[in-house]
Amino acid sequence: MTTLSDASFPPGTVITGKWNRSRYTIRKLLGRGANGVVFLVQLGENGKHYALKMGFDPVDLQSEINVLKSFQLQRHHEALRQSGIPSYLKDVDDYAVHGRDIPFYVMRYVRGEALHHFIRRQGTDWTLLVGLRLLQRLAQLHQAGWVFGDLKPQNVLVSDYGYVELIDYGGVTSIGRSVKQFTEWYDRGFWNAGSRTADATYDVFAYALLMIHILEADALKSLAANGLPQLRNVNQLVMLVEKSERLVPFRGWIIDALRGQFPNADHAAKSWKELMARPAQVRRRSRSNTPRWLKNAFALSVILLIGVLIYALRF
Ligand SMILES: Nc1ncnc2c1ncn2[C@@H]1O[C@H](COP(=O)(O)OP(=O)(O)OP(=O)(O)O)[C@@H](O)[C@H]1O
Repeated sequence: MTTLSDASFPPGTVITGKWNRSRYTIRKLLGRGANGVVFLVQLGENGKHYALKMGFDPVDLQSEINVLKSFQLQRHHEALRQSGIPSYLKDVDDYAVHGRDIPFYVMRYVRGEALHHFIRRQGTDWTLLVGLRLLQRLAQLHQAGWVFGDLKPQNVLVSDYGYVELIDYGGVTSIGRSVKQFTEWYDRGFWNAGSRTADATYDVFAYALLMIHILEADALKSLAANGLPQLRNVNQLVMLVEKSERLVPFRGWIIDALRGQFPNADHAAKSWKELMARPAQVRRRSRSNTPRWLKNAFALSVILLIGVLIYALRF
């Protein structure tokens, strides 16, 4: 029997929904995660682009769909409307292939690259602006009564101008319930820093870990890997932050977030904005964005200029 993990869907494959009969043509694979496979598709042959997710486990996929449907019911909520989430889900259906039904849903296609790739490519100067936009996205969710839960760089897509969109709503939990999907590094429970009950500080903690990951990946990796799980604690993270040169501009903010000092992402965003008043420190530590060809051209013109000067002085 064909399962989703071994079925192949080359570009051009047409997925026809068993119930709604909509047709989607696969253009390319966008990504593969623990819960499913996501393809870039076009409605019909040449229609609008969407992202289509097929789930490995129908129950997990259904819980993501339920969250997205709840957003749609809350479409009147100002914060959600601004975030664009209510228009995220387009279609839900099954794909019948080789005698088996594979559940899928179709969502808005978000252009952009994962947060850590974006910062690596564009330089850490962008951390402040992109970070602020991410906190604002989280604040919109919190205002509508939800916690994102599974915050990690792969679930944050950033477009060329630094616009931020959250993807993968599999971990979204209503405030007060238990966070059901998370990733160890960013999880408050993993660091013995608090419960897994969904409250806004859970996301702010994950955001702080995300920043540590982006700017101090190796130190975080070794801290997470070493020592007994029951001995992990916030003080270890605080020490890492205090020792880090790269985290200097964010130091006070991150320590406050780790210690749960911001009641929600809105407060956290306001405090983050204050960091933006001193961006020069960050810039000094960031990688240069000047393209290599421009640097080479500059070096070549300096050499030529020196050559011309020497020539002119000799005659
Ligand atoms: N709406 C979208 N627009 C563009 N790309 C997307 C979209 N949704 C998902 N992707 C891409 O597909 C990848 C996998 O999607 P997703 O994170 O939903 O799968 P998952 O199985 O839940 O993953 P994980 O194991 O991280 O929980 C993402 O990392 C992203 O690159």
